[in-house]
Amino acid sequence: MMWLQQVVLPLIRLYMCGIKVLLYQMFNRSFTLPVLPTQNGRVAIVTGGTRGMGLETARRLASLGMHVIIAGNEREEGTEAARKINEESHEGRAEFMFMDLTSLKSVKQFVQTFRNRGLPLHVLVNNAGTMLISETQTEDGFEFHFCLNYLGHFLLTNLLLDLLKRSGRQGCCSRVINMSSATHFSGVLQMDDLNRRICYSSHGAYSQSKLALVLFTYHLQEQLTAGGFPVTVNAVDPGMVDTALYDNLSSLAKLLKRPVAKILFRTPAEGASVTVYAAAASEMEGVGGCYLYNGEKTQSSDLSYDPELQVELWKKSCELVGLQEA
Ligand SMILES: NC(=O)c1ccc[n+]([C@@H]2O[C@H](COP(=O)([O-])OP(=O)(O)OC[C@H]3O[C@@H](n4cnc5c(N)ncnc54)[C@H](O)[C@@H]3O)[C@@H](O)[C@H]2O)c1
Repeated sequence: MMWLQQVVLPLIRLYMCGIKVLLYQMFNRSFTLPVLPTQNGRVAIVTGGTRGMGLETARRLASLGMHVIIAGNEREEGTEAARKINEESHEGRAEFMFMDLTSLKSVKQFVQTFRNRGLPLHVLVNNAGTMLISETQTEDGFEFHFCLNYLGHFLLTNLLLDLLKRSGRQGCCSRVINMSSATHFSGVLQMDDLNRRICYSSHGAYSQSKLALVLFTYHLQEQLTAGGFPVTVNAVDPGMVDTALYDNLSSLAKLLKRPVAKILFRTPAEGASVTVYAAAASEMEGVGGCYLYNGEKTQSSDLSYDPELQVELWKKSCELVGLQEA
């Protein structure tokens, strides 16, 4: 019975979400970015900016004049990504800095190195992620999806929050963008077993991590608004995008996915456009606490608006990463 509830149902729910998104993409084009203001002198960090949507986000932000730090755990890919962006972009620039989001120590080291440089921070894009990994624990003992997709970003954001607050001002807020997904609609937060030790499902673990990002987004925005800080936080949903994220599908699913992806999936540049919109559009100035899909503010799952769940997750996350609650 537990196996049915915690393994089979999450799988069915996740695939149902995928089908819904594909139907939408069949009849709707990807939204077109408006003209974006130049971002000269502004600094951004894009996690997982070495490939896929992260790379496209970094590329676009640099083309607007930003100094972009690509933060990731793949040195060669990251250095090459930065080199290519610098070759193309005459306005901004990109560089790679190492950070492994599955290691709390690595996240802390990254923040320390970044701080030592004395740079401001105007945009933080929490983009890195993975999907459908078989049961694996991180070096700190966390479930892999939970740590890489959510908890590592929770720690990173909190450690950079004072810098984001200082770098923003009223009328020109700093911005945090959390990369969620339609799969969060199928997500369930197992508060007493966030690491999914009792009954593991990679589908359930992925959806949980994406729901956690939305809950985190809303609660953080509430705190920032209450404190009057010039920082906004939004969650974005890129739709289904043809990237290496699907590399962990089973062989059969990969075979079926290939022709569908060719016709119905968005390109990485299209998928990244919602992130770039949240990071740089004038229309998004001072706007936070939204779930953005195809360039529009839309409703996220009912569960994601539950204030008690938001607080509970926040407290638990602080405990897990060893942060004092604000
Ligand atoms: N592709 C889609 O259809 C889709 C849909 C919804 C949401 N998303 C989300 O978009 C984000 C980007 O994914 P993508 O589709 O571009 O896939 P991708 O595999 O191309 O990119 C993932 C990025 O995360 C980085 N990364 C992986 N492990 C890391 C670690 N331990 N530390 C630091 N960085 C790490 C990778 O190096 C890579 O740069 C993910 O959060 C994903 O969940 C993707």
